[in-house]
Amino acid sequence: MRFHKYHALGNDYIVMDPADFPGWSAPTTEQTRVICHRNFGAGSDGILWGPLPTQRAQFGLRIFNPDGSEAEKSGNGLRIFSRYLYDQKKVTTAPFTVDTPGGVVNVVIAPGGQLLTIDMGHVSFDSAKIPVVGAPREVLQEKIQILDREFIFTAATIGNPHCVIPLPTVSPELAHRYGPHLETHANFPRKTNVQFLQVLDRANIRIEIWERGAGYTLASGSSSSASAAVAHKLGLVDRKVTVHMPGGQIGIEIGDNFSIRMTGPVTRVAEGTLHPELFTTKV
Ligand SMILES: N[C@@H](CCC[C@H](N)C(=O)O)C(=O)O
Repeated sequence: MRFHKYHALGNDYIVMDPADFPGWSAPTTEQTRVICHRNFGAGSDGILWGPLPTQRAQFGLRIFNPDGSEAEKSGNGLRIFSRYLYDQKKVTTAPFTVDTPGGVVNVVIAPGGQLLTIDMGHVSFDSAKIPVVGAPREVLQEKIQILDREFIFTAATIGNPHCVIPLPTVSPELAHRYGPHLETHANFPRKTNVQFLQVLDRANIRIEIWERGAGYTLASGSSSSASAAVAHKLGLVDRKVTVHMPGGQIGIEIGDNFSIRMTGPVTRVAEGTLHPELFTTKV
């Protein structure tokens, strides 16, 4: 049961190749929770289960959050999975495609594998696609009361849901205090990722992130994509945006119809073996 660990700006993932896990159809919720646990397991912000067979692309991928929930898409996860394929010599620097539950993406790896560019798909603000409860609409600058504060949010999807809250200044404390309540708010039938957004100028934004099923993370590719798209939708930034996060920066280019091209790094961390004894612990 070999695993491969990478991080993308401190948002770390464990790659589990089904070829190394005979008899497994996918990690169960219990297995995912203990593998990802920072004390009782190998520790990570999620599991990347692939490559899987697919008719829609060259490689299939499933993405699991540390709480065991499955995500439709992960920007950092896609860069890490693509780097794994490169390290395993299953791909080169020629473009290739990866199929996720949130859609098919196109990947280009720079020589050496440390920098990758991914066409993430199109961002939508459509309540039915995100989803957000209420009448069909674009969810732009709506009010929401969380604990002692009323926030103005814009919701978006790039395959997975996002709630973006622009503020004059943002902080990790904001994400920790209000993120969990926004993540599980009844507005969002499939829960949501949360970003507190500070616009630095028309080419730079800062976000603090609370992820669905993962909590506070140092970086997020889908959050970067959604936040940059929301800032552009609201007229606050141009089409080329650097997203600044505690773990580092991701480059976002916004095309027609809010298509998103994301460029960012991946760092190789470790390879190892999961021991069966790991699964005797319940977390
Ligand atoms: N960190 C990822 C997002 C992972 C999925 C997210 N937690 C969700 O449940 O949608 C990224 O880099 O996009």
